[in-house]
Amino acid sequence: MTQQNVVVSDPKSGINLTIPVKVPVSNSSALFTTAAQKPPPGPGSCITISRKTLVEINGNNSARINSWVESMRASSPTHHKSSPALSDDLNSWMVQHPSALDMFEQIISASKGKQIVMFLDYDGTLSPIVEDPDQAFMSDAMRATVRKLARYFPTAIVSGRCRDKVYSFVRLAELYYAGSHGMDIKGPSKGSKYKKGAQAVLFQPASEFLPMIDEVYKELVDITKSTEGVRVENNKFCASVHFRCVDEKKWGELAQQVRSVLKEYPKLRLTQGRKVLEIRPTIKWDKGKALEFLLESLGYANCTDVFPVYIGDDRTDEDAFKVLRERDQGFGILVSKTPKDTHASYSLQEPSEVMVFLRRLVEWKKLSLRRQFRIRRQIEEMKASLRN
Ligand SMILES: O=P(O)(O)OC[C@H]1O[C@H](O[C@H]2O[C@H](CO)[C@@H](O)[C@H](O)[C@H]2O)[C@H](O)[C@@H](O)[C@@H]1O
Repeated sequence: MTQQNVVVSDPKSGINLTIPVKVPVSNSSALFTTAAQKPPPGPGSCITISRKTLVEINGNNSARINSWVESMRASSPTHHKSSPALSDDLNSWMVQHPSALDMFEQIISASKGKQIVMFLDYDGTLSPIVEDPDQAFMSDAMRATVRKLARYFPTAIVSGRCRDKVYSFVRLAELYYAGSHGMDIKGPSKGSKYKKGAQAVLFQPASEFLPMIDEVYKELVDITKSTEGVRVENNKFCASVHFRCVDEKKWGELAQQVRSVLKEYPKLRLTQGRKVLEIRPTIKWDKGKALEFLLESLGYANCTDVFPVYIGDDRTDEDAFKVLRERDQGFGILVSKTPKDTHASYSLQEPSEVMVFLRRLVEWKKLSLRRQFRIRRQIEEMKASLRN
């Protein structure tokens, strides 16, 4: 057991009471199953939940909710004004995860003789994070860049969103799409020069969960309707509960609501993204598995001459970064302005830097193709002059 301070807020008086309670030390980090998960807080940390919620939950459950809230906080760092200590942290993190722009030449030379395959997360990578998930549009400039990228490299969008939704934002039919955290994969519907003539790729490893997710989505909408600012999104094979616009004082209450639904569904699990709780099937499938599946579909299953590059900003992208580390192939790039635990090798600060990086890749490829073409022509000319 450990002692935890719980702040009970009385909605009528607005008074907060701090109550020390004994709670079991739970292995609650397992609730959030991505790689970069931090352990639950130690004794003495505080959370705020309403009196009603406190009465409803038992000791074990309260420890669990505490750790959910702490995890929600950990995934939503407050951006303080820069201080010398913070910039020291950032500098030492940047030594471990240098900017992919600064390391461009090294990256290119590591890919020499190999086929680069591009994997791009959507939210926070191709489009900036905004309050309303329905308004997370990518710019025309970004779309044009991704279109050019796909002319030179097989390119996939790997997103937590449902595939149709992310397609409606990206609108490029020549790409591969892996929606619902990789649980809904579809090949290009037009114009890809990769895997010509191959059967269309369509892979949905969690299809049996479709009715369950639909049911849970409806329950989540219903149970959270009294909590201001919550947004529940149906991502087909998973559901997202957004708390970006929920007052932090209500996070405990929201965690309790989500928990009360989830506990009735042992076949579902919870992961976490940027100010979002994600409910998904317990199957062993994630963005990392989707990456491997796509490499296989492209014919690079056991190849050493492939160089996958995965760019993402979220905890759920860590599964893919980890796969690349384990395969010792290509590398991951984390999009982040702040230091984070990550399996990625390099970093970029924001989507605008992602665009610059992608453009440089396109320019480099164009130049190297032109160079190859010139050399081939010179060889042909030399051969012809020798014959004459
Ligand atoms: O894998 P991704 O493509 O990064 O998708 C992850 C989640 O992205 C979306 O939520 C995030 O972006 C929203 C719009 O900027 C933002 O409001 C929210 O706070 C972020 O978590 C999307 O709405 C979710 O369904 C995805 O799971």
